[in-house]
Amino acid sequence: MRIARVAAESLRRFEQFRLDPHPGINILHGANAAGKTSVLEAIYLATRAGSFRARRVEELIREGQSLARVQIALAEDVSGGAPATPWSVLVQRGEVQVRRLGELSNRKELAEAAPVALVDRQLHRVFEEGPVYRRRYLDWGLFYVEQSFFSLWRRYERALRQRNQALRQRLSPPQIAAWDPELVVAGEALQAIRRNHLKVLEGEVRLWLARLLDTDRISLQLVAGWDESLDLQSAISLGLAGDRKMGFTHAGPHRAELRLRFQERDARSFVSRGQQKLLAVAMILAQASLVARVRQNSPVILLDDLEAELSQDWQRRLLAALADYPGQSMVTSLEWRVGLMPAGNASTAHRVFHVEHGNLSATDSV
Ligand SMILES: Nc1ncnc2c1ncn2[C@@H]1O[C@H](COP(=O)(O)OP(=O)(O)OP(=O)(O)O)[C@@H](O)[C@H]1O
Repeated sequence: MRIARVAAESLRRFEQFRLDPHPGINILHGANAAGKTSVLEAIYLATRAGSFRARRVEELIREGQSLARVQIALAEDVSGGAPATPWSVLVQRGEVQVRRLGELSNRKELAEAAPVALVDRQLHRVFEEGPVYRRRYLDWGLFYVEQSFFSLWRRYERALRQRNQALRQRLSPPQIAAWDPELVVAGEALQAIRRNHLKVLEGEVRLWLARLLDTDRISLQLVAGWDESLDLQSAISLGLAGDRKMGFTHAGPHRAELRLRFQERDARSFVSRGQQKLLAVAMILAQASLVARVRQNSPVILLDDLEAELSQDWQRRLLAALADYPGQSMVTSLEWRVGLMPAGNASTAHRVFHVEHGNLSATDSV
């Protein structure tokens, strides 16, 4: 997928802006508080119908206005194909409305048409905080590469919600166990597709990491959310007393963990901030490359704050990796230097935009 155009109105500090991005790398540079991250937020809003930094999506509406709107034209990877499809997302009165070709649509259809992967300033969470961030990372790719994932996940979540409700209402054991078959079928299937995906993903992460950090010593291991010497039904049955006491279901893929080991050590405590950033980029590019291969639709990479935590040498490595990636990327930069872009290669064609006081202008193109 390629973003052919973005137009936003009343978003953060922008009255309006229009962006005609390059199919390769796009640099959005400007001073502090110029509005660079807000441009990424606009693209994120237009493709995910949400925000990655606002707690409430209404925070995106420009002060003094009642609505914010982003229009985006999505084209095929290779230009010259079908005409771009217009989508729009409107934020108004606490609601988010998605439209495709002017007709009402929804978040899921938008997400399917517009795969976008984000490396934001909170990337350390994937390494340092709870398993939910790592599961989210894993499942993002599964949503695109494994057709059954979304419906399985919906089935599983529904059964889990019902079972937890039965536990909280202190219903009898048979009434609680009535949800087990559905939970077990969907839960075992989810675990199996996560495991299969991870096998391929791990190899792909190693390839990207070798380019970015000159090492492929990383392992990604899926730890099931239950005692793996048991099948899920046995684990759930054995855990019933504890579940009744606590009022929720302990065993299942909703408790799975993705264990990351870098150079044979726990990535949580043995990775520098700069390494974390390149590791996160390798992990994202790996997922995006697999999605691109399976769907013939390359995700767009959004990367906030090129310079943070990275020396110029490592910034160059990051840009060289983005140049190798077949899809489009949008990168914000506080202190852009032309010399950072890998030179002399057609694939490093890029466009530079300057963001200043809520204005956006194209400054350069290669
Ligand atoms: N809803 C809003 N209405 C008007 N202005 C807003 C709104 N939300 C944020 N701003 C302003 O937008 C600016 C922040 O923009 P943004 O975070 O995109 O900048 P940035 O270029 O990424 O900055 P930095 O490099 O410092 O992180 C701030 O000046 C902030 O006051």
